[in-house]
Amino acid sequence: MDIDIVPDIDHHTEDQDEYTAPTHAMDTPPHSDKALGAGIRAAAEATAPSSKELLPRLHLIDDEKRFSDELSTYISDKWHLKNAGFNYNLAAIFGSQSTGKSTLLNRLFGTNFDVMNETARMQTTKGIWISQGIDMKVLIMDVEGTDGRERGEDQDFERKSALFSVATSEVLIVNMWEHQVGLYNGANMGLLKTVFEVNLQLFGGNRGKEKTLLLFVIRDHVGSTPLANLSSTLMADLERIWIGLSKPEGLEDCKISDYFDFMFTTLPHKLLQPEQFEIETQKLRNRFIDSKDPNYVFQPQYSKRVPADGLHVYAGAIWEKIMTNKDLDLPTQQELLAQFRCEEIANAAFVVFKDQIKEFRHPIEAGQLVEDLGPKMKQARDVAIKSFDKDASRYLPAVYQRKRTEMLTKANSMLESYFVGQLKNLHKKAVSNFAIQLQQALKVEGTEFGKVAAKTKKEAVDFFLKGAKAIKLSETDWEYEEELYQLEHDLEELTIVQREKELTKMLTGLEKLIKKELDEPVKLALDQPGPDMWGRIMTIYRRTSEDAELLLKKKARTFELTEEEEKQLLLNLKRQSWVLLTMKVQEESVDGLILYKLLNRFEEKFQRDSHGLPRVWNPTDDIDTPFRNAREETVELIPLYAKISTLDPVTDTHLTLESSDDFDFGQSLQVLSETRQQELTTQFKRKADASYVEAKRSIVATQAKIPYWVGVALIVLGWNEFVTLITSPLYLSLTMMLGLPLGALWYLGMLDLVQSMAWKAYGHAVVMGREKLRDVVHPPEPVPVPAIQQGYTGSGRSGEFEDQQQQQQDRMSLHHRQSARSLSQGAGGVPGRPSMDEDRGIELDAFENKKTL
Ligand SMILES: Nc1nc2c(ncn2[C@@H]2O[C@H](COP(=O)(O)OP(=O)(O)OP(=O)(O)O)[C@@H](O)[C@H]2O)c(=O)[nH]1
Repeated sequence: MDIDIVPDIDHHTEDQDEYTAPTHAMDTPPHSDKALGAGIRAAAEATAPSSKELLPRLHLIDDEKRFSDELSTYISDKWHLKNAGFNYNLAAIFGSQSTGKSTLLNRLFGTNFDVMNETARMQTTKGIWISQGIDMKVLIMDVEGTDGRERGEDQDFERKSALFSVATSEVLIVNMWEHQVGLYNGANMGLLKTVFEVNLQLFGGNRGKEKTLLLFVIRDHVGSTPLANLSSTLMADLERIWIGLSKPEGLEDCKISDYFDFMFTTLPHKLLQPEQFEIETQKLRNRFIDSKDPNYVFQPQYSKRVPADGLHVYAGAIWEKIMTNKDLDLPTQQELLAQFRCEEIANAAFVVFKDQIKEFRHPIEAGQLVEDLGPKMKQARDVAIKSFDKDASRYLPAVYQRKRTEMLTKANSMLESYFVGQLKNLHKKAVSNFAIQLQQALKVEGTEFGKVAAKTKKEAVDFFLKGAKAIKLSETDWEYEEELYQLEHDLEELTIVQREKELTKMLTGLEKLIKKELDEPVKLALDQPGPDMWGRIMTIYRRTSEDAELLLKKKARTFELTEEEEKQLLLNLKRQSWVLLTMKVQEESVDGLILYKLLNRFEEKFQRDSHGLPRVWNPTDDIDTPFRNAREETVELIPLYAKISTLDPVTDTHLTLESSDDFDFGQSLQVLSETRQQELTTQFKRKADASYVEAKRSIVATQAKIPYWVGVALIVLGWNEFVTLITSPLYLSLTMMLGLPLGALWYLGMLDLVQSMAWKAYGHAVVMGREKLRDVVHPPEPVPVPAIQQGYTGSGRSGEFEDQQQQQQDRMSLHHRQSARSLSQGAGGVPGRPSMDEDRGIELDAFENKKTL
């Protein structure tokens, strides 16, 4: 935003009233032009208020800084502004003591503020007075002069009263002598700086919305320096102090023009140029009363929008706020000096300090632990404080101590980020140490989890605590308890996760053990069916399960499980053992295997005698009865296999387990369904019948043997031929050539093989001969008939028919194997173990082949 000074200055430059007045005064001094002087005085007296009219004025803030409670009464009763609403204005004057402020106000507004007796040069205005301008709705505050002899170094009131004037007035007249322009303290720049600063802090939120006009009135202007130069000097000073302000957060970039507009004017010397003085004051007065005046000061943008009847509350609240503000309590120059120097010394010390600590930043941000961070931080801080102490301790002790504390706090807060970063890295390192050490400890056989976890956790916490204590500096309120709590929590969670893993590992091991313990005995029991079969299996299960429970209890102690957790684990283990048992039973009960077991049992009964030796059936033997007995006995075993009986003969109790959502104990007892039992019975009977037929055939084969007498007859009748054979070298050699290989084949048991090969060769030769013969007798048909049809049409080609028969048998055998396999899978065969079923199928085939042979 542009500073209003620019148009004002421009305007003033052109306005000869402003700039030519002193020049005119010097060109034509008033005392030399008596006629003009008299005329001017007359005009001034005509417009100036009568000194006899004493306007009521109020001591708004007394010299003890008490706010008057009569403002409301004055507004309504004395000044009759109660119903004025916003239709009134408020101005104040500010400046050094005895610079003619009251004189000026009385001239401008017809007020009757006290004016100093010219011979006394004593302070006249104490505190703040307020009065109404004559015949105008303007309230004017006459403020105690600054830099007063009476208050000495106590600048408290002047700061507060100046701030009060800035905050409440629409127009603040800054009164000064011309020779004060360009001086820092003389022109009240130090004071203005403080006022601006605190004004920003307290009321900076109204940026751009509410402005105050600062009207600089330069007194005793002799004219040697033009107003334009004076105003530039003042503006430059103001801009400079504005830049140097410590601005509140969010207002760092605010400009002076966001809060103030500026106007500059001069007044001639009152005593040396009385007429000119009167004329100029009247002109100045016009700016306050005539809204048409181009320099009219009460522009709407300066209004504080406080209705007249609420002014006492508003002004009272502002004064209250100012009084409670600590930033204004800056009493002496000594303090200011101390503050300034201490600040400088602290800043210089901080440059070195920052340089020393910046090396920690990178490693900490990268997650590394900085070695000896605590001592290093302490050393950097001590160096900075020592350097500050050396130079700053010479200044006002209170300020020095306060600044020292501030510096320490600032240094600590900068170091705190490293403290926090190092804590985080310590936390991470402690967690990773814990994880690695626990893993390594658990690799050792027989490690007790609970003990190892507690020990490792303690080590991790100790590591963290040692590191945290080492970086906690004295004279700080840094804490690591929160991080420690978080670390303990993280370690606890890690322990739980690791314990779960170890428990699962332990349980998997136990399951393997149980499976190993159950597999062989259960298989054996199932291979030897009988009424006590399930009893034996239950006893095996109970013992295995009890052993596993004992083992689990022993292991559970090392995990420091709660009673409830241990109970749940035992229950799960019992169930798991049962599931493993039923799986084994199901595995052994797939179609092929169960049939194999039944046939084994049947063979034992039917094909072996009471001594367990294989039976050779004689024609006189009764085959039917043993066959019937064996078959019935075996068929009775099928219902036995069908359902698990839970009676344990040792304890004479039925085993039972509690069912749950994913475990049905009753259902788990069922091994074979009704349908499967019937299918098994049919399959078994078919196989048993085949065995029976085989037995019958073996008797016929025995009966078909050559009788002994045929041998005797052969010897008797062939004796001559035998003698001829051995006596003739030709015959003998021929006999030996044929006889010896035949003897060898007989000895090696390969005679049958050679015989069957010979027969096959013979058969092929016959077939080929017949085909050749047929080709000769009947030439080939033009359209060939498929071989398979030829086979079924019964063309008499016995070789092909035999081949087709063989193929048919192969297909049936394959189909049988496939259906056996699919049934075994359908009946709950163990998934993922088809190879075993296939093995069993092959075994069964082998068994079948053996029977056929
Ligand atoms: N040289 C000079 N003296 C003036 C002028 N105006 C007033 N005085 C004299 O300066 C003296 C102080 O005048 P005041 O009006 O009491 O000054 P003030 O600034 O109100 O004084 P305090 O209220 O005590 O701060 C009086 O003797 C006035 O006559 C002026 O324009 N030039």
